Amino acid sequence: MITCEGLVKIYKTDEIEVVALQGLNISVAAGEMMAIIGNSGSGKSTLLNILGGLDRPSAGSVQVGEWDLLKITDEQLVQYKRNTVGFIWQNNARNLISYLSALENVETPMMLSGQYDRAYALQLLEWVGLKERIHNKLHQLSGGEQQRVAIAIALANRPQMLLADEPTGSVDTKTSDMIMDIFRKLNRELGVTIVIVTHDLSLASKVDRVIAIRDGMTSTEFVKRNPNLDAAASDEQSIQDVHEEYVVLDKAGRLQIPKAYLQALGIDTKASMEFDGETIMIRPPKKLAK
Ligand SMILES: Nc1ncnc2c1ncn2[C@@H]1O[C@H](COP(=O)(O)OP(=O)(O)OP(=O)(O)O)[C@@H](O)[C@H]1O
Repeated sequence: MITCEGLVKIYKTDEIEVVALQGLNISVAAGEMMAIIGNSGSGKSTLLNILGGLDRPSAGSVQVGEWDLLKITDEQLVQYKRNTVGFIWQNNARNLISYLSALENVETPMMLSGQYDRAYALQLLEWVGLKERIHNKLHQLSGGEQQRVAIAIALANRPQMLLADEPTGSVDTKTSDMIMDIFRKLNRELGVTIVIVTHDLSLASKVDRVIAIRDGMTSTEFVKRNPNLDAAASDEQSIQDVHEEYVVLDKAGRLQIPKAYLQALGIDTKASMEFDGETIMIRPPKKLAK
């Protein structure tokens, strides 16, 4: 569904250039539900905005379904945003129209794309657990309920892919669990591919795979050991208990070594590497005798 290779995004302002993505590789299969984690400023939102067609990549390749997002025309991009992808933001004011009811909010994107379908709008609101609240105006709903309306809106035009930027960032744990359960249900029953950006590691146990981004590049990948188990990790469990951790290599065989490892070994710009037939060992450079 998604393939990014050597993806680069440079933001240019008058004085400075910021390289937000510096050759990122990522691939997401159709029907997958996965998360992208990373510290603030690591490039998560930049990646999501590119995948959502809200921002253009600077270089590299990014393919979503049949679309090449580097070559796509402005007209095609409108189609893409309308039909292929649904977007959910942390700040749901970006998704919602406050003076309309929940139902009218879901029907609006349908009308704009000429695919009006009231039965489906009602079905979506039922799926997100708001059957009894369809005629309530947005201000009559809680933050968590509004976020669930936002999910129904994002699905209104039957997209193949749902992108969610910190979807549980401003709700409590109970609502956060409920939102993740809704995502899982939609993923299983509608087959929608779901990509969630978060810095909340506790969401990791609820997805099949987690990709960690560091400094605009893919660094580590965590794959769930038992894909059928959605139980939240207990407080004592870390992401490593639920998932198998892998370091990601790009096509040229480059990998990112965590800064903490390098600091612990005092490795700076060079390291010595040995291969004994089974293991690759990376050590601080040998001190040359004077
Ligand atoms: N429009 C912009 N103009 C200039 N620089 C930008 C712009 N948008 C993002 N950046 C920079 O690009 C880098 C990556 O930002 P991005 O928002 O993608 O990170 P993030 O991982 O989503 O962070 P957060 O978790 O804080 O939202 C940061 O250094 C940021 O300052």
